[in-house]
Amino acid sequence: MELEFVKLHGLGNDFVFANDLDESIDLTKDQVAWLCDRHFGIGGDGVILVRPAKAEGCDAYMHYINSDGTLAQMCGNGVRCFAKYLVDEGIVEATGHLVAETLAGPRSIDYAVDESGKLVEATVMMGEPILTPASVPTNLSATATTGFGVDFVKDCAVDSPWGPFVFTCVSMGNPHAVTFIEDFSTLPDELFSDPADKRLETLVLDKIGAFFESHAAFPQKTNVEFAVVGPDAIAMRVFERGCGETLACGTGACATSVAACLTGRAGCENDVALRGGVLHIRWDDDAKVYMTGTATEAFRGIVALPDQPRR
Ligand SMILES: N[C@@H](CCC[C@H](N)C(=O)O)C(=O)O
Repeated sequence: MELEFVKLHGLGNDFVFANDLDESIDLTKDQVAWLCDRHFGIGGDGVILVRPAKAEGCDAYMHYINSDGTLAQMCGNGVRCFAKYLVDEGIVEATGHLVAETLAGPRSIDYAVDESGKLVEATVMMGEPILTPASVPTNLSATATTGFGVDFVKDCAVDSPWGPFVFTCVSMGNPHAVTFIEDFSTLPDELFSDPADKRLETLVLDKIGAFFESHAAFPQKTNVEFAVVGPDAIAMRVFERGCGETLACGTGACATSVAACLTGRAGCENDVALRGGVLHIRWDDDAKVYMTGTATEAFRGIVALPDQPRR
């Protein structure tokens, strides 16, 4: 089978896009893994199929698949790229506004185009953060109540082979566990690529991220954010559920900004600096979170998709 694709990224969080408006594409887990493989396939953190919207008022449905073949409810960088795909491919009229249907619900998007009419930047209404532990979901018990009366998991210690890490849990349609690290010197040497230089950039996320991603405290697994609040921005690295460390995570940036606000570490409007660039996140008075960032096309092509890919 031949698949016509466009590879798009939001701050280096990259996706293989295909037009599935006729709903004819049915990828196996192995085919998704092969498409996302950076050596044997195209390379990406996930695959996004553009399908017809079912919900009223939505322009198209974003079918998001992690590189390990699992579905996710929402993808923040992906949804900006989704808007770019719809606009640049002429699937919607470039009015500056569209609505994406996702498993987490409709997401309305305002966007700007360049002189050739291609989408360059978008602001996405990411919905209200979900904080009630059972809905995140997490088995951890609530340790605090928000100013608007919702019980949530605030700075709750979870044990690991490297000592306890303290998490605040937020769902942006998909689950996130955010840990703010104040003192890297207290963490064991084996967690750093250079133990003489302990900081966020030298933290090795693979083992620790995978440990918490699949921890029993998170029944649907979780995305794990490691963050440091600075004077101008929140620096954050992420280990994503279903794909490992990525250069950026839009829902993770939203969850981190919300967690920083809820725990009194920052205000409710923040720049979040990820490995791949900066996202601007605003938790507004209407209770919704707004995310602004770029969307970029890397390349496009046609690939012969093996029926039974071998890697
Ligand atoms: N990279 C994404 C999130 C993708 C889904 C995530 N891995 C999950 O399984 O929840 C983003 O930009 O939000």
